[in-house]
Amino acid sequence: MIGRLNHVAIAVPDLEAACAQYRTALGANVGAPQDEPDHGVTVVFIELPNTKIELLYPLGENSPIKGFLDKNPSGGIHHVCYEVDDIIAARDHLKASGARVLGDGEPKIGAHGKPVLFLHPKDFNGTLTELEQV
Ligand SMILES: CC[C@H](C(=O)O)C(=O)SCCNC(=O)CCNC(=O)[C@H](O)C(C)(C)COP(=O)(O)OP(=O)(O)OC[C@H]1O[C@@H](n2cnc3c(N)ncnc32)[C@H](O)[C@@H]1OP(=O)(O)O
Ligand SMILES: [Co+2]
Repeated sequence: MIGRLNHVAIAVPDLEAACAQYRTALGANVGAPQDEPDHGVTVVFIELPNTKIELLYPLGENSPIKGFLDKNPSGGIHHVCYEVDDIIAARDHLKASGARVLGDGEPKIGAHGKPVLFLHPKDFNGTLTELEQV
C-alpha cells in the first residue's frame, strides 16, 4: 500500500535560520515559504534527489505543531509522509486494523495540492505518519 517516501518533516524554532542553514551550510535547493492556514503551519520544501525535507513553522494561534516545539525547543523530526495511490482505501484499511486517523478522518488538501491524512504517532512506533495521495 505505501509507496515512496514523499517527505520528512522537521519542525523548526526559526524558519529563516533553518532555510539559511540548508541553503549555505548544506548547499540545498530551498523553496519559498508557503503559508498553509488550513494546517496551521508555514512550510518550506527542500528538494533532494530522492525525497524532500519539509521545514515546518507554526502559523496562527492553534498550530498543531506548537506543542511539539514547546516540548522540543530546538526543533526535531516531526513526521514522515508516505505516498499512496488511494488514500480512502488506505484510510479504511488502516482504521480496520485499529489505527487512529487524526482530525475528522477525512483527507485535507496538503501543501502539494493533494489529499493528505495523518495517523496517530502512538500507533506507528512513536512516529507521526502522514499519507499523501499522488
Ligand atoms: C500543509 C500540510 C503539510 C503537508 O505535508 O502537506 C503538513 O505536513 S501539516 C503538518 C502539521 N499538521 C499535523 O501535524 C496534523 C496532525 N497532528 C496532530 O493532530 C497533533 O500534532 C498530534 C495529535 C499528533 C499531537 O497533538 P499534541 O501536540 O497536542 O500532543 P498530544 O499531547 O496530543 O500528543 C499525544 C502524544 O503524542 C506525542 N506526539 C505529539 N506529536 C508528536 C510527533 N510529531 N511525533 C511523535 N510523537 C508525537 C506526544 O508527545 C504525546 O506523547 P506522550 O507520551 O503521551 O507524551
Ligand atoms: Co507533511
